[in-house]
Amino acid sequence: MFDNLKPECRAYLKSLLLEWHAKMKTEEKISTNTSRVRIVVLGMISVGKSALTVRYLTRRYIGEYRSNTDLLYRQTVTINNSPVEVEIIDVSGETRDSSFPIEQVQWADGCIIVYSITDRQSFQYAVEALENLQKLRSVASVPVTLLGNKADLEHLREVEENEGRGAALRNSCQFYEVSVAENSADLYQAFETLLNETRGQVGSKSRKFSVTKMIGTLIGGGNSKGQGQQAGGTVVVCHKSDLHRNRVLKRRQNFTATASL
Ligand SMILES: Nc1nc2c(ncn2[C@@H]2O[C@H](COP(=O)(O)OP(=O)(O)OP(=O)(O)O)[C@@H](O)[C@H]2O)c(=O)[nH]1
Repeated sequence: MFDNLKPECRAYLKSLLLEWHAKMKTEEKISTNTSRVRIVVLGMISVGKSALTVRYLTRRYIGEYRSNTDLLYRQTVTINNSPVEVEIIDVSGETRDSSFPIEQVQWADGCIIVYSITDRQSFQYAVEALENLQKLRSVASVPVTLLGNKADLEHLREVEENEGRGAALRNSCQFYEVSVAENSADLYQAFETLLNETRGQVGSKSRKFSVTKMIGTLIGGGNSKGQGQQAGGTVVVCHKSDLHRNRVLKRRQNFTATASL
């Protein structure tokens, strides 16, 4: 078929094909060796969602972290000796236009609900979020973890540990009390347990396309404005409309999966 081409053109085509083949092989290797999970971190304003996410990904504590927009963090972490590409949406408490961020939750594979043990209102918000999730779980199973943060502020405690534990029990989810400021070991345990549980579920679903790549395309990927590196990972501003498109596609994906059963 290429017989009529000049030798130099043939050589050029061959080099292009070889390059393409090598690229495909690398991508195939990445996609088979690394699983991807998407986590949403929810909670009322100032309960420590950003501090928690940044602490887990970088092992650092950033005391003053003001952000009035949702942020999407993306980083590869190692769980049980295997790489997992984690995407975490830190839902800003400030810009939320409704009490429950449904788009973000439907986008996610797993959910962390945070409250502050020093703020009863934040606990009430967390309980309502758990109940909302429970309703959604009858449609799609999403692993959930409830986290009571700021355990170092014992003298300001408004929510007892057994109240948090009870709410978690009633809603069949994991529960931890942690202090992001004091670097509780339980904080890492909470993430890793959730990631393991979530990874198990994601692995059993068949994904026909990469949501990660889709988000990257929608928000400009690695070169987007407002993006910064975080200890080997990335963080980007995340607009709800980007997630909405994902949600629609995810629903279609679920529909295809159900239809093919
Ligand atoms: N004492 C103490 N303070 C904490 C802890 N975690 C977070 N904080 C503080 O709580 C404040 C709010 O933390 P953020 O991480 O910005 O809270 P957020 O939930 O992301 O807030 P929004 O993005 O505005 O919804 C900051 O001043 C943090 O330093 C903790 O474990 N202990």
